[in-house]
Amino acid sequence: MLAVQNLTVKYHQFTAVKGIDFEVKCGEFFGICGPNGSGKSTILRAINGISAYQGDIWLEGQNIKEFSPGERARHIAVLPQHIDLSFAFNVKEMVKMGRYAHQKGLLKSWLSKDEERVNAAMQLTSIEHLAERDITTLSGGEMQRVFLARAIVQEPQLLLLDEPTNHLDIAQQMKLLERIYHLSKSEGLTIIGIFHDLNIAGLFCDRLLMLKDGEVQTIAAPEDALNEPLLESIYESPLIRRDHPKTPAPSINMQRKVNKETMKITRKLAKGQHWEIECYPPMKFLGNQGLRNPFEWKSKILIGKPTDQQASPYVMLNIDGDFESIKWYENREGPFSGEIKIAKKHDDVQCVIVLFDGIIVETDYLKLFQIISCMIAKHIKRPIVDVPVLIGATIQEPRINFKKISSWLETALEIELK
Ligand SMILES: Nc1ncnc2c1ncn2[C@@H]1O[C@H](COP(=O)(O)OP(=O)(O)OP(=O)(O)O)[C@@H](O)[C@H]1O
Repeated sequence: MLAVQNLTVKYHQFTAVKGIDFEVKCGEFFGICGPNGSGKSTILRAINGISAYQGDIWLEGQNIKEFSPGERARHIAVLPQHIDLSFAFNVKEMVKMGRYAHQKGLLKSWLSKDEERVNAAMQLTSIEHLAERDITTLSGGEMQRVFLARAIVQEPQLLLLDEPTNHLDIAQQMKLLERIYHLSKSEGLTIIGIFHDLNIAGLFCDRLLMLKDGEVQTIAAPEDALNEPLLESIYESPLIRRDHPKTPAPSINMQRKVNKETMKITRKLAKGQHWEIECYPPMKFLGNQGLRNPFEWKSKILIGKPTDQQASPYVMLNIDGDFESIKWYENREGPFSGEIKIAKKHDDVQCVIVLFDGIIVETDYLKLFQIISCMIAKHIKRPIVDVPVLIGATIQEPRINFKKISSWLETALEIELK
């Protein structure tokens, strides 16, 4: 449908887009992602005929350089990133302007077909109730939807979206993109969209072009394009990729850099009954009471007999009685890099501590849960849920954090609580 060949765009001495090639199929939802200034909008401007370029851009086999402005408007519509308003129109008038390229003759007449298109686009973008409003009084999100409606009434073959979800709240983003996606699949509208939100791009786009410094890094389906090493090299920022829990799409998480100076682990004996261990940054824990509780981020571990378990800031290792005869056993069962430590007292399992060096996902916890349950079951006759289990995963600078916390826990249980 669209073929971009050896596209180069220069602004004076600066080359913003460097000889790139790509093709977009009819009805495809094609995303362009990349850092600020990587050349995304420049590519759209070239396709829309606003920026001068070298190379060739073909739309349905026709070189777009040969399009007249009217032809271009009938084939390509744009939702721009910045909307400057010099004149005040009401919303409906603004949307109607999108039909201009379709009106024929010197005295352009407004037909019922034009009215239908405008109404349908206003419905699609949920702006019917704003029809009479002066556009200068709209919020950023409302304005975005008005300009999208204007682009849709153009009935283009190709719709160019420059950050379409800019200014929109989460619900409006999803609504808008579902509608646009539907247009691409039901009516064969081809869409090229620029996205900063990689998760949104991964959810909706059929393929992604990843751009850096005006050069294509990859063009692939989201599951291949959004891979950790590539993203880290493009954005020069740590990112973690997981799978979306319910949809076959990648889910990208931003990762904060940890300042080692702010990592600390302290402990103190509180009320002579239990030990509090504080670790920063927090760890992800499973369980306050045996194997029953869900996952949570905690920075405080309480070892001993807690008094109030409701709304506790601690993750608790609920240990009763004397610790004198506790013995630690290390176990490396299962596909995990962490250690499973079993504390036994008089040959009965007293508690289980599992610490991971690194991030694990909740499904790993569940696998681990099964392994631990089996292990405990081999050693005890009472219900497994009675055995306190502390499962934690350290994040960021994992080795240091893991070793520290692991040794603190051991020391606290073996020596200090005797
Ligand atoms: N008219 C211009 N004159 C000079 N340089 C320009 C012009 N327009 C864009 N540039 C430069 O070209 C580069 C690419 O700009 P472009 O707007 O295409 O980036 P982008 O990837 O869309 O960025 P953003 O994500 O910030 O919108 C940037 O370095 C920008 O400063």
